[in-house]
Amino acid sequence: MSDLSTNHQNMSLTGKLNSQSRRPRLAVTLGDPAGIGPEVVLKALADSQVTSNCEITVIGSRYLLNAAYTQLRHQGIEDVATLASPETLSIIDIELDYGQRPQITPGVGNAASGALSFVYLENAIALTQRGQFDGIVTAPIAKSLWKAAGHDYPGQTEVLAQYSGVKQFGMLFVARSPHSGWVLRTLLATTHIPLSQVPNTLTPLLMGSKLDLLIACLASDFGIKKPRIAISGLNPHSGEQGQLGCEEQDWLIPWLEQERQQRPTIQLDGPVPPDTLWVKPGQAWYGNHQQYAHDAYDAYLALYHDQGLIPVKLMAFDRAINTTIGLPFVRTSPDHGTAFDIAGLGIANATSMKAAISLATELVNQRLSNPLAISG
Ligand SMILES: NC(=O)C1=CN([C@@H]2O[C@H](COP(=O)(O)OP(=O)(O)OC[C@H]3O[C@@H](n4cnc5c(N)ncnc54)[C@H](O)[C@@H]3O)[C@@H](O)[C@H]2O)C=CC1
Ligand SMILES: NCC(=O)COP(=O)(O)O
Repeated sequence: MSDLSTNHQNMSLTGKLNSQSRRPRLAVTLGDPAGIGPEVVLKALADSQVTSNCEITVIGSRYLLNAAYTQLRHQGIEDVATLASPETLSIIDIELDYGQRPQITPGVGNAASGALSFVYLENAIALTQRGQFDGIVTAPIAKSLWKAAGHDYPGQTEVLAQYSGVKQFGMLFVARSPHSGWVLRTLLATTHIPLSQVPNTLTPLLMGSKLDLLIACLASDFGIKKPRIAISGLNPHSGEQGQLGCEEQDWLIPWLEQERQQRPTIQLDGPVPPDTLWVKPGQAWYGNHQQYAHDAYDAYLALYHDQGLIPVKLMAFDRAINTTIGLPFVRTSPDHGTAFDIAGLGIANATSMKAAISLATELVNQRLSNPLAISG
């Protein structure tokens, strides 16, 4: 089980202290420049607690960062402790030509902003593959605007995996409770597919591959060698013996039984009815009793996007981190999206972006100190 401490805010998520001689080098992409990416990046990079343990290079457009900075200053954010000045930042400038500039307006995402966000990610991946960075922290992009720009990917995760030549990868959300210090880890078995496709996409093969990734990641990245993992059911009441859905009886229960036999040191509980699955994590997140954390699991395997992300965002929208597991390098991201509705207003909360940079720093340190433990 993860340990607890009263100093929750400053605790590491991996449970390790930095003992490296060099600082992790991170690429931070701007995401969709019409969204809140530039704002949360400038806010996160103003926080010395976030930046002092790593070397950050922003992958974006200097012109757009300057424009965001000026606009946010006009919104009343004048404190240098709240907003980093682009002049102080290391930036790999994906220059805009003059024709592109008027097309990028805060709050108005379009094919042009979508195209830029794709180029930022591509550059971050290429430079990381060339050894310039140890990890990538991505600001949010809009999937529909990637499509409008001609890039047909479900999200950044799939681009990272494809460009890395990785077939087995997973979307893991990590958050430490500011109330109790307990750490919620939720892996999604399926991600950006229509709900109607979920039952046929879920197979024992897919679940086995996600479980492999999760177990490897818990050991190498979080130091949990004998984890307790809860696996969700698909149907109400996990099917109620087949009365409310057949997937549990047909293959989920037999698959889990087989996994238990093959992995005797790992506690695999499930399929837990999807509604009650989140009661104990809720208690561990909000409660201050040690028993709550002991009753909760080290990780949760949710079967589809909203089954996992509704509880994650209810508990931890301001601070959860999306991390891609199975890549040859570290990748983290805030849990929120482009928030076009508030872009440029100066009210975006950068806590999740700060947490994403801090976790990337910890994960790189972990891998630098134990390179053989890297999964993927
Ligand atoms: N990692 C990524 O790249 C992600 C991208 N998205 C993309 O973002 C776009 C918008 O998605 P939505 O579902 O509307 O989710 P969203 O997270 O962008 O916004 C949902 C609500 O939360 C608010 N919000 C989000 N982040 C906030 C912050 N940091 N501070 C204060 N308020 C915040 C927004 O104003 C909005 O009211 C979509 O195109 C989606 O594909 C969504 C989630 C993650
Ligand atoms: N809902 C999570 C999400 O949209 C993350 O997508 P991405 O990191 O793959 O771009």
